[in-house]
Amino acid sequence: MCAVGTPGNTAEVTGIGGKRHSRADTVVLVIAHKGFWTYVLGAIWDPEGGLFVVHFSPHILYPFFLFFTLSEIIRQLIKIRHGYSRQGHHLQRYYYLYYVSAVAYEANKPLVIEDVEVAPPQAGEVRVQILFTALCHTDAYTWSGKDPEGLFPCILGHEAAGIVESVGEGVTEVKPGDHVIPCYQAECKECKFCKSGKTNLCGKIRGATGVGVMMNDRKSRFSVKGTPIYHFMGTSTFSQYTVVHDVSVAKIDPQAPLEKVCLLGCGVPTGLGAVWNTAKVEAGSNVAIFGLGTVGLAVSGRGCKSSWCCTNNRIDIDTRKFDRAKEFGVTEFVNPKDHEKPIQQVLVDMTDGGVDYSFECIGNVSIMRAALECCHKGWGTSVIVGVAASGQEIATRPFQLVTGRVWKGTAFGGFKSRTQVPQLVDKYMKKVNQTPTPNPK
Ligand SMILES: NC(=O)C1=CN([C@@H]2O[C@H](COP(=O)(O)OP(=O)(O)OC[C@H]3O[C@@H](n4cnc5c(N)ncnc54)[C@H](O)[C@@H]3O)[C@@H](O)[C@H]2O)C=CC1
Ligand SMILES: N[C@@H](CCC(=O)N[C@@H](CSC=O)C(=O)NCC(=O)O)C(=O)O
Repeated sequence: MCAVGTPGNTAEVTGIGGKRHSRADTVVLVIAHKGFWTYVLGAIWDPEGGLFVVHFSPHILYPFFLFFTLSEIIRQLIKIRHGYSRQGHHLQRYYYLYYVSAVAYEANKPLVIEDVEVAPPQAGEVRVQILFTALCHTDAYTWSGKDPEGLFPCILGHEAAGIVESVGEGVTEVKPGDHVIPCYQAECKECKFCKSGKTNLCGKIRGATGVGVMMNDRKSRFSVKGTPIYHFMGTSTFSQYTVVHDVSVAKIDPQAPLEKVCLLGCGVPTGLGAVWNTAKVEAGSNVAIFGLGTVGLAVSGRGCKSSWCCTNNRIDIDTRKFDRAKEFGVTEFVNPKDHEKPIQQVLVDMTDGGVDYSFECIGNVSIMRAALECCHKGWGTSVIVGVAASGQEIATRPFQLVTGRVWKGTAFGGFKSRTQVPQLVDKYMKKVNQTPTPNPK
């Protein structure tokens, strides 16, 4: 029976096997017994400092068993002489970890699953074991090569949840073992943006995350055989381990299911916040939603009387998405290919002069225009959520604005990440706990 060592546990080490890894360190396998259980731990052998235990996740352990022969284990035992276990968390942060990540070497080329060296967190940094990561369209956007900030090779991913593995000097708000959601939109609580109360954008680390490095030394914490791999959005969650700035992690309720709340790292808060914080939609409003991905679905049904989903003939109508959207409260569907008039005119005609609010959740500038122009004269507000490709620009007749329509945009739904992501998790947990469990009969 094998189990992964629980952080903080000590156990008697009864076997050690080793394998030299790509750099100076030797990664060793520690087999330890505690009561009934046999634990298998990863460890780093440092010739000067001794053996320090790190915790491997089960899926990486099993292949390890295949690599370690009995003779290797004995050799390592002789070499090490004094096998011992240690509660290594206070030491862990000095060690490199070798873990599997999906590396985007080039735009539009398949991601490559690689053994990536993940450097220890420096001051103000946190190394996180990513347990669940989702895919947001923005990952695909950068991967496509259309993002002016896109750098290769990089590790994409920014919608995830995990557990803090180690922290660098001066990190006080999280500790190893804490459950966290990495936040691509940081919140330092000190910069002029954070203090303004008018925005959720934070200025502290944006200059570094935009160029794929950490702020301390303007370098990456990821490398493959010595070649640096850029960070992405300050999160890089397509990796078993990542290093983020401490201002980019939200500590959450440890009871929350990480496989679900990882979506609170981007898409869901973006849609909810676009409605609640950016547009401030009143109940009973007419709303048009362009695009029914995670973001569009999160926009839908949030206190709106009716919602309109638009899709054009470039995209086949995905009926699964329509069915899903109905569950989220969308009541009407419009397909531009069924109409000869521009979609904005169709919507204006259908809604007695236009919708109260519209949300562009695609990233297409001509649809952004349609989304503005389908709004009601005098008060209609359109929120741009979608991210458009490099070189793309929005256009409309200024008269559209002169006559009272408002064009807005939102980043992460206007939520202040470290403060409000834990609140969203709590809200979710409250709802889950209030939902009666179905009777098994
Ligand atoms: N502003 C922000 O903070 C954030 C922005 N985004 C952006 O929001 C957009 C949506 O993201 P996701 O929901 O993850 O994307 P997604 O790919 O899951 O969904 C996009 C939806 O738009 C539909 N679509 C595409 N082209 C269309 C067209 N021409 N007409 C009608 N429908 C069309 C697709 O069928 C799909 O259902 C992306 O541009 C993404 O980069 C995402 C997260 C945060
Ligand atoms: N690098 C991109 C910018 C993309 C962008 O606008 N990102 C959004 C979040 S999208 C999440 O999935 C955002 O929050 N922007 C604010 C920011 O500071 O980046 C480009 O240049 O197009």
